[in-house]
Amino acid sequence: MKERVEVMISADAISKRLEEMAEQIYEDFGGEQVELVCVLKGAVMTLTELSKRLKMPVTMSFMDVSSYGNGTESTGKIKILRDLDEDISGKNVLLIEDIIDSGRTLSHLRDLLLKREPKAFKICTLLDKPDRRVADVPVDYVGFTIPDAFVVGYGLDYAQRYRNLNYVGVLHFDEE
Ligand SMILES: O=P(O)(O)OC[C@H]1O[C@H](OP(=O)(O)OP(=O)(O)O)[C@H](O)[C@@H]1O
Ligand SMILES: Nc1nc2[nH]cnc2c(=O)[nH]1
Repeated sequence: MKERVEVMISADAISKRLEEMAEQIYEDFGGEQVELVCVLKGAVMTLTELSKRLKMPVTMSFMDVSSYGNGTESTGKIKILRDLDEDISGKNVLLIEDIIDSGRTLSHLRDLLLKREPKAFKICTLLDKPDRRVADVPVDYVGFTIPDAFVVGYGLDYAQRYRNLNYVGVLHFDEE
Protein backbone atom coordinates (compact mmCIF):
# COMPACT_ATOMS: atom_id res chain seq x y z
CA MET A 1 0.00 0.00 0.00
CA LYS A 2 1.28 3.43 -0.92
CA GLU A 3 0.22 6.47 1.10
CA ARG A 4 -0.90 9.57 -0.77
CA VAL A 5 -2.13 12.90 0.61
CA GLU A 6 -4.72 14.83 -1.37
CA VAL A 7 -4.96 18.52 -0.47
CA MET A 8 -8.24 19.42 1.23
CA ILE A 9 -7.47 22.84 2.76
CA SER A 10 -4.54 24.87 1.42
CA ALA A 11 -1.94 26.66 3.55
CA ASP A 12 -3.31 29.98 2.29
CA ALA A 13 -6.89 29.18 3.22
CA ILE A 14 -5.81 28.10 6.72
CA SER A 15 -3.80 31.27 7.22
CA LYS A 16 -6.73 33.50 6.18
CA ARG A 17 -9.17 31.63 8.39
CA LEU A 18 -6.87 31.83 11.42
CA GLU A 19 -6.62 35.58 10.87
CA GLU A 20 -10.44 35.87 10.99
CA MET A 21 -10.71 33.63 14.03
CA ALA A 22 -8.04 35.62 15.90
CA GLU A 23 -9.95 38.85 15.33
CA GLN A 24 -13.16 37.31 16.59
CA ILE A 25 -11.42 35.83 19.65
CA TYR A 26 -9.82 39.19 20.46
CA GLU A 27 -13.22 40.89 20.31
CA ASP A 28 -15.00 38.21 22.34
CA PHE A 29 -12.45 38.38 25.18
CA GLY A 30 -12.53 42.19 25.05
CA GLY A 31 -8.76 42.33 24.56
CA GLU A 32 -8.15 40.77 28.00
CA GLN A 33 -5.30 38.34 28.68
CA VAL A 34 -6.06 34.73 27.76
CA GLU A 35 -4.49 31.42 28.75
CA LEU A 36 -4.20 29.27 25.62
CA VAL A 37 -4.52 25.61 26.53
CA CYS A 38 -3.12 23.34 23.87
CA VAL A 39 -4.02 19.67 23.61
CA LEU A 40 -0.86 17.84 22.54
CA LYS A 41 0.31 16.91 20.09
CA GLY A 42 -2.03 17.67 17.22
CA ALA A 43 -3.01 21.19 18.28
CA VAL A 44 0.55 22.51 18.50
CA MET A 45 0.59 24.01 15.01
CA THR A 46 -2.84 25.59 15.39
CA LEU A 47 -1.80 27.01 18.78
CA THR A 48 1.39 28.60 17.46
CA GLU A 49 -0.12 29.94 14.25
CA LEU A 50 -3.23 31.28 15.97
CA SER A 51 -1.25 32.81 18.83
CA LYS A 52 0.89 34.81 16.37
CA ARG A 53 -2.29 36.47 15.16
CA LEU A 54 -3.82 37.29 18.56
CA LYS A 55 -3.38 40.90 19.61
CA MET A 56 -4.04 40.53 23.36
CA PRO A 57 -1.52 39.23 25.92
CA VAL A 58 -1.55 35.43 26.03
CA THR A 59 0.05 32.68 28.08
CA MET A 60 0.33 29.06 26.93
CA SER A 61 0.01 25.75 28.66
CA PHE A 62 -0.14 22.18 27.50
CA MET A 63 -2.11 19.05 28.24
CA ASP A 64 -1.53 15.63 26.81
CA VAL A 65 -4.37 13.19 26.46
CA SER A 66 -4.59 10.05 24.43
CA SER A 67 -7.60 8.60 22.72
CA TYR A 68 -6.15 7.18 19.51
CA GLY A 69 -3.47 4.60 18.87
CA ASN A 70 -1.42 4.62 15.71
CA GLY A 71 -4.42 3.82 13.55
CA THR A 72 -7.38 5.79 12.27
CA GLU A 73 -10.08 4.68 14.70
CA SER A 74 -10.90 6.07 18.14
CA THR A 75 -10.55 3.72 21.09
CA GLY A 76 -13.19 5.71 22.94
CA LYS A 77 -10.98 5.91 26.01
CA ILE A 78 -9.49 9.23 27.12
CA LYS A 79 -6.43 9.18 29.33
CA ILE A 80 -4.79 12.29 30.81
CA LEU A 81 -1.08 11.78 30.17
CA ARG A 82 -0.03 15.27 31.28
CA ASP A 83 -2.11 17.83 33.16
CA LEU A 84 -1.68 21.62 33.20
CA ASP A 85 1.09 23.09 35.40
CA GLU A 86 -0.93 26.22 36.09
CA ASP A 87 -4.12 26.80 38.04
CA ILE A 88 -6.73 28.19 35.64
CA SER A 89 -9.25 29.36 38.22
CA GLY A 90 -10.33 32.94 37.58
CA LYS A 91 -8.53 33.04 34.21
CA ASN A 92 -9.80 33.50 30.68
CA VAL A 93 -9.16 30.15 29.01
CA LEU A 94 -9.18 29.22 25.34
CA LEU A 95 -8.85 25.48 24.74
CA ILE A 96 -7.29 24.83 21.36
CA GLU A 97 -7.77 21.63 19.38
CA ASP A 98 -6.78 20.56 15.90
CA ILE A 99 -9.87 18.42 15.27
CA ILE A 100 -13.14 17.36 16.83
CA ASP A 101 -14.20 13.98 15.58
CA SER A 102 -16.27 11.85 17.99
CA GLY A 103 -16.16 14.76 20.47
CA ARG A 104 -15.10 12.42 23.28
CA THR A 105 -11.77 14.14 23.93
CA LEU A 106 -13.21 17.63 24.13
CA SER A 107 -16.26 16.71 26.08
CA HIS A 108 -14.08 15.01 28.70
CA LEU A 109 -11.61 17.92 28.82
CA ARG A 110 -14.36 20.53 28.97
CA ASP A 111 -15.93 18.88 32.04
CA LEU A 112 -12.53 18.55 33.68
CA LEU A 113 -11.46 22.17 33.08
CA LEU A 114 -14.81 23.76 33.92
CA LYS A 115 -14.61 22.19 37.40
CA ARG A 116 -11.52 24.37 37.97
CA GLU A 117 -13.71 27.48 37.65
CA PRO A 118 -12.07 29.63 34.98
CA LYS A 119 -13.42 33.17 34.55
CA ALA A 120 -14.34 32.43 30.93
CA PHE A 121 -13.94 29.22 28.97
CA LYS A 122 -14.07 28.92 25.20
CA ILE A 123 -13.15 26.22 22.74
CA CYS A 124 -11.44 26.65 19.40
CA THR A 125 -10.77 23.96 16.81
CA LEU A 126 -9.16 24.14 13.41
CA LEU A 127 -11.31 21.30 12.06
CA ASP A 128 -14.72 19.91 12.89
CA LYS A 129 -16.01 16.58 11.58
CA PRO A 130 -19.66 16.69 12.74
CA ASP A 131 -20.74 13.49 10.94
CA ARG A 132 -18.83 11.40 13.47
CA ARG A 133 -19.99 13.11 16.63
CA VAL A 134 -20.84 10.79 19.54
CA ALA A 135 -20.45 13.22 22.45
CA ASP A 136 -22.10 16.59 22.06
CA VAL A 137 -19.86 19.52 22.96
CA PRO A 138 -20.38 23.24 22.31
CA VAL A 139 -17.57 24.75 20.25
CA ASP A 140 -17.07 28.52 20.02
CA TYR A 141 -14.69 28.79 17.08
CA VAL A 142 -14.46 26.34 14.16
CA GLY A 143 -11.92 26.89 11.40
CA PHE A 144 -13.37 24.48 8.87
CA THR A 145 -16.19 21.95 8.92
CA ILE A 146 -15.02 18.92 6.98
CA PRO A 147 -16.62 15.70 5.68
CA ASP A 148 -15.94 12.29 7.21
CA ALA A 149 -12.45 11.47 5.91
CA PHE A 150 -9.20 10.74 7.71
CA VAL A 151 -7.12 13.89 7.42
CA VAL A 152 -3.48 14.64 8.14
CA GLY A 153 -1.26 17.72 8.19
CA TYR A 154 -1.15 20.96 10.15
CA GLY A 155 -0.49 19.02 13.34
CA LEU A 156 -2.59 15.96 12.50
CA ASP A 157 -0.74 12.69 12.12
CA TYR A 158 -0.95 9.20 10.79
CA ALA A 159 1.40 6.95 12.81
CA GLN A 160 3.01 10.19 14.08
CA ARG A 161 3.91 11.36 10.55
CA TYR A 162 2.56 14.24 8.41
CA ARG A 163 2.16 16.67 11.34
CA ASN A 164 4.56 19.08 9.62
CA LEU A 165 2.50 19.63 6.45
CA ASN A 166 1.43 23.28 6.12
CA TYR A 167 -1.92 22.18 4.68
CA VAL A 168 -4.65 19.69 5.59
CA GLY A 169 -5.10 16.70 3.30
CA VAL A 170 -6.98 13.43 3.02
CA LEU A 171 -4.84 10.34 3.47
CA HIS A 172 -5.37 7.66 0.81
CA PHE A 173 -3.92 4.18 0.68
CA ASP A 174 -3.33 3.14 -2.94
CA GLU A 175 -2.61 -0.37 -4.17
CA GLU A 176 0.96 -0.58 -5.49
O1 LIG B 1 -13.16 14.07 18.91
P1 LIG B 1 -12.31 12.86 19.16
O2 LIG B 1 -12.83 11.63 18.45
O3 LIG B 1 -12.04 12.61 20.59
O4 LIG B 1 -10.91 13.11 18.43
C1 LIG B 1 -10.18 14.28 18.51
C2 LIG B 1 -8.84 14.04 19.13
O5 LIG B 1 -8.07 13.15 18.34
C3 LIG B 1 -6.81 13.72 18.05
O6 LIG B 1 -5.84 13.45 19.02
P2 LIG B 1 -5.00 12.09 19.12
O7 LIG B 1 -5.57 11.27 20.22
O8 LIG B 1 -4.91 11.50 17.75
O9 LIG B 1 -3.58 12.58 19.63
P3 LIG B 1 -2.49 13.57 18.97
O10 LIG B 1 -3.10 14.95 18.99
O11 LIG B 1 -1.30 13.47 19.87
O12 LIG B 1 -2.22 13.10 17.56
C4 LIG B 1 -7.08 15.21 18.07
O13 LIG B 1 -5.93 15.95 18.33
C5 LIG B 1 -8.09 15.36 19.16
O14 LIG B 1 -7.50 15.55 20.42
N1 LIG C 1 -4.87 12.50 12.01
C1 LIG C 1 -6.14 12.47 12.41
N2 LIG C 1 -6.45 12.34 13.70
C2 LIG C 1 -7.77 12.34 14.02
N3 LIG C 1 -8.34 12.23 15.24
C3 LIG C 1 -9.66 12.29 15.05
N4 LIG C 1 -9.97 12.42 13.75
C4 LIG C 1 -8.78 12.47 13.08
C5 LIG C 1 -8.45 12.59 11.70
O1 LIG C 1 -9.27 12.70 10.78
N5 LIG C 1 -7.10 12.59 11.43
